[in-house]
Amino acid sequence: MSSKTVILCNPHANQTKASAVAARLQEISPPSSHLEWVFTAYPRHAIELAHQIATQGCHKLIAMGGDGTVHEVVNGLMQLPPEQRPVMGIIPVGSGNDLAGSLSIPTDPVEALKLALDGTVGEVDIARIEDDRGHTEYWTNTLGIGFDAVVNIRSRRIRWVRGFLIYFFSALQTILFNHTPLGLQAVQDGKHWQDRLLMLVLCNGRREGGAFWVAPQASPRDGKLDYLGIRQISRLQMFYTIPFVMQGTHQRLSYACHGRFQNLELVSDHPLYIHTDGEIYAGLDSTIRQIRVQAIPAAIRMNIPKSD
Ligand SMILES: Nc1ncnc2c1ncn2[C@@H]1O[C@H](COP(=O)(O)OP(=O)(O)OP(=O)(O)O)[C@@H](O)[C@H]1O
Repeated sequence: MSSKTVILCNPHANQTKASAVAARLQEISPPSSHLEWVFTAYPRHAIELAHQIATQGCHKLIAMGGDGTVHEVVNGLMQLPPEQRPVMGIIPVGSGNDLAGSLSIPTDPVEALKLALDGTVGEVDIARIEDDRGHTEYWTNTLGIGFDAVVNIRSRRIRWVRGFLIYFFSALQTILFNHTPLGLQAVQDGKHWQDRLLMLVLCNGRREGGAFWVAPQASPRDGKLDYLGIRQISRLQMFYTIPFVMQGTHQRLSYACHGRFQNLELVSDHPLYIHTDGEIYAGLDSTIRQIRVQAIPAAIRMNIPKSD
């Protein structure tokens, strides 16, 4: 068994701020025969690199970046049989870092590095999506459909403002131009339901976008996925709803629906726009109408704080 630890860093995370953090960490933990630094060079590169590093033999693989980086590393590792997957660590240096937050991984990079090197190993669930194109992908934090996904897609085109204003303008555009409920037929762990939803978020973690507590009751270690659905409401009500989702108090809204599952099949009367962990899975040109989502309990071993 290799004793090598690799830190796989996305220097582009958090608008390239991750790069300076990596330089600081490299000073306090210089490369040795046991610790290696590898940097991504382009989007989705971490999938290839994680697969390659684990195939060559590595005891621990630390994902340094945001939720997108964790997503890519997990997709690389899931191509290998469980016994070949190294223990993972996370140094959360992205803008949202939502899975790391749900796992109580410290936000301070030095503390996170210490935990990734020496913390307790725990098993963490992930999830898988399969669609009617025969395409599959693993995800770790949230999968958003409808409003949630369109806001994400639109936010990438907004260049004239920064920070939370990007979300604000993107949500505004989505409410104005994409206020289309999806007629969904679902099979949730063998039980059938149907509904008209403006948004559906499937959750392994509790939070997304750094600020939206979509499933405060969820846990990435309970073997299940949670969901939040928002039924057909007016545009004005949609604005009213956003602060509730930010505070995780949306349970009290009559048009919010929730549940927990291991397997979910969905058929939609409209194309599905989907993000997985904040990465676009199906954009505005999507033709996907059918997906199957499955929780994969304890798929990844990870260094996490003892109490979690
Ligand atoms: N070297 C690179 N150059 C450009 N983009 C990259 C590079 N490496 C990775 N990426 C892309 O950067 C994007 C953002 O990464 P990541 O999600 O880790 O950071 P973030 O968006 O700041 O954080 P969060 O997802 O937690 O909000 C991902 O889509 C990833 O594919």
